[in-house]
Amino acid sequence: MEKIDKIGFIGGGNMAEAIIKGLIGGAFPVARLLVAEPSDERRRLLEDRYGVHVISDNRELVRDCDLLVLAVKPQVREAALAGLAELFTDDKLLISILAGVGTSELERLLSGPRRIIRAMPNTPALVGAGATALCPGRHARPADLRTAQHLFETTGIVQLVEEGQMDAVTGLSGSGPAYVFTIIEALADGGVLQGLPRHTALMLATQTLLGAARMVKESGEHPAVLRDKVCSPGGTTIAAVQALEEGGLRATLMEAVARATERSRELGG
Ligand SMILES: NC(=O)c1ccc[n+]([C@@H]2O[C@H](COP(=O)([O-])OP(=O)(O)OC[C@H]3O[C@@H](n4cnc5c(N)ncnc54)[C@H](O)[C@@H]3O)[C@@H](O)[C@H]2O)c1
Ligand code: PRO
Repeated sequence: MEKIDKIGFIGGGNMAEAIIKGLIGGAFPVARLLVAEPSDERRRLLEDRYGVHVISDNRELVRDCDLLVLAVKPQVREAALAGLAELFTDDKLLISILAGVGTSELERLLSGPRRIIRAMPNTPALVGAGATALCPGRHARPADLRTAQHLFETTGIVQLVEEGQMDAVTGLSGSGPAYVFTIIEALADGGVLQGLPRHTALMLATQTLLGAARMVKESGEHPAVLRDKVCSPGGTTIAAVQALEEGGLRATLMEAVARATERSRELGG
């Protein structure tokens, strides 16, 4: 990161915002960040909230920056990269966060070998609790992967994977926050159904998820071992676990990851 002068974001949407917030929180100078974003509303929001300079011209952005983060929807990749190929000279590194889109497709759109790192972050980056997987493209240098690692470590944890595993990462941690939000909401609904006030139920459900996740991470114990410690023989929890098994929670979550993985493959075309 020390060698990076300026980071430019092609697209200033939700995920770009989460990374920008992480970088600023990690003491990366906001004056060395630049965003190219076509929406006036998003431009204003990013400028007002983070003091980051936002422009509307992707070509100007690529000219100005040595590290570019491609953060548009996969479906608009062609339009977003149109006219940029000749600007991606050897001194530029591209980090793509696009779901499904492989580094060879990005090279095709940029008309040849380019230094590319593919990343799959997730929105908890906004609160410094992100999970990002990275893989290098064929022409990335070892230092490029380290640069990407440092960048995403400002937003949470980083795992290195093979490019062939990126769709599965998307299905698990990329899309995963949405599954967890649904689980939190459903648990809170369960509490409300049993008579708890809505706010109390939501607070208890959220902290239960957070606490259980921290226990898995900090104890290093298998989740099944930790679950067994909650299940008293003949007690309340094992009765609930029976309901979870009857409802197919485990199979449903595995199928959710499979569907998102498949959709990621489709988006890559
Ligand atoms: N949101 C997530 O949870 C998440 C997680 C991991 C990866 N991703 C990936 O991140 C990318 C962005 O997702 P998002 O949720 O931030 O989407 P988003 O719609 O919030 O952001 C995309 C932004 O790109 C802008 N844009 C559209 N056309 C453009 C162009 N030609 N040039 C420059 N900017 C343009 C849009 O105005 C928008 O602000 C996607 O490829 C997605 O697969 C998203
Ligand atoms: N959000 C993006 C999507 O839903 C990619 C991972 C998370 O396509």
